[in-house]
Amino acid sequence: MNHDLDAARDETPAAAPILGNVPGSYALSVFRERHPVLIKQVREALPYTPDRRRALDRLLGEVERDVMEPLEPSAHDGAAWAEWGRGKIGGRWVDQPFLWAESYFYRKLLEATGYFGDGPWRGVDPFGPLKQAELDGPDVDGELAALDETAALSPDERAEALLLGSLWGNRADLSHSATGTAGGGGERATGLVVDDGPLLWALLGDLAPARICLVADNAGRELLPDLVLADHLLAHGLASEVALHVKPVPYFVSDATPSDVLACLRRLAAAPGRAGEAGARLWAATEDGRLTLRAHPFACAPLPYEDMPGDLRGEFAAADMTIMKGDLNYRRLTGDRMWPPATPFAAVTGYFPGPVVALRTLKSDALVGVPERTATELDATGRSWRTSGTHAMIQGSRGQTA
Ligand SMILES: O=P(O)(O)OC[C@@]1(O)O[C@H](CO)[C@@H](O)[C@@H]1O
Repeated sequence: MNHDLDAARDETPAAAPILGNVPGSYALSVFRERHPVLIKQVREALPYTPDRRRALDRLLGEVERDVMEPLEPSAHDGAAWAEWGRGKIGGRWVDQPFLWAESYFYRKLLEATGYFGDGPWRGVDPFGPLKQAELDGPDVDGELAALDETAALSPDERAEALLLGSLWGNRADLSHSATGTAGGGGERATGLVVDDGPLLWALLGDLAPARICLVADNAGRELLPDLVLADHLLAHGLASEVALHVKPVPYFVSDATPSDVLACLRRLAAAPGRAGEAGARLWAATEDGRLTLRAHPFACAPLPYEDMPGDLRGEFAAADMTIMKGDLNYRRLTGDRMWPPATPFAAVTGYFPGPVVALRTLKSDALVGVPERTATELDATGRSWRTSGTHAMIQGSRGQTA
């Protein structure tokens, strides 16, 4: 046990959860603006049959009336959602914790498209057309070709470039492109508000060759550089194994599922130059079990990581280190609460069973470990630095290892 960490946790009372009902808040804009746009986008992306279009229209009505209806009685996971949603379902979307209500929205969207039904839409990813267009697009060609430029760098510079590639890859988030924010809004990326990169490399050096859990976020333009980073760790003896955690079902628009990983592996393996070499090594690593794929159901639960089930906790505990990608994983790691920004990351994540490092561009109000002065200065710029994806953080803790 780490007694300093325990003391810090005891001195850090939990902040209130982020809710959607605060006028002018980012969370409110997600319910009022983003969700209706997403439903319409999904409705047009595939030739849905009349029953599915009616179901999508019903969901749009639910979102517009701002009343959360229960899942269909036949839902395979109805009991779990009824339990998680006790006292919530029937109420307004915006009055519930943001994390909870957003997760429920994506669950309901899958229901409306027939993803879990017995009909022909079963297992059809409603975000598949968006993901495919991104993966086939010219931006990906350019980003893969740019890997050749890392040949001219020193080993340390190359490692840093691959880490930053994975970090800033988190700007590419198709849920934000739907409403023209983060990465799609023409805002320039500016900087890191927290840089625990030295801690990350020190941990990797101390633990090598380490068993790493890499908890992925978005498919396509984010997952490709994540895979390239995983290849770097494996190929340079920093990792003996990488367990890549993804979502079991489509979620938050572009979140990676197992089929998205396979699509990215094929894209990499077919690429020329260094990208193709990384692809070939990752292909072999998958075949011989050094790169493994996990899709735990908790990855789509409406809950923070503090509430993770024992088997998943055991997986993180058995790893030497966990790397958490993206904004949603950060929200779940820190409880999606209105912490004062200077609240120490180690205290908030002290429940996590091992060293953990978050790589995230800032796309929501969840924020810890940022000195008060930095937050005040950035607030004074009048820019939406907390939510627009222009800023990023590498934030870590050695966790309960001492
Ligand atoms: O996890 P990611 O892809 O980095 O971000 C997920 C996200 O876009 O979804 C929410 C809005 O729907 C935001 O909280 C967050 O920015």
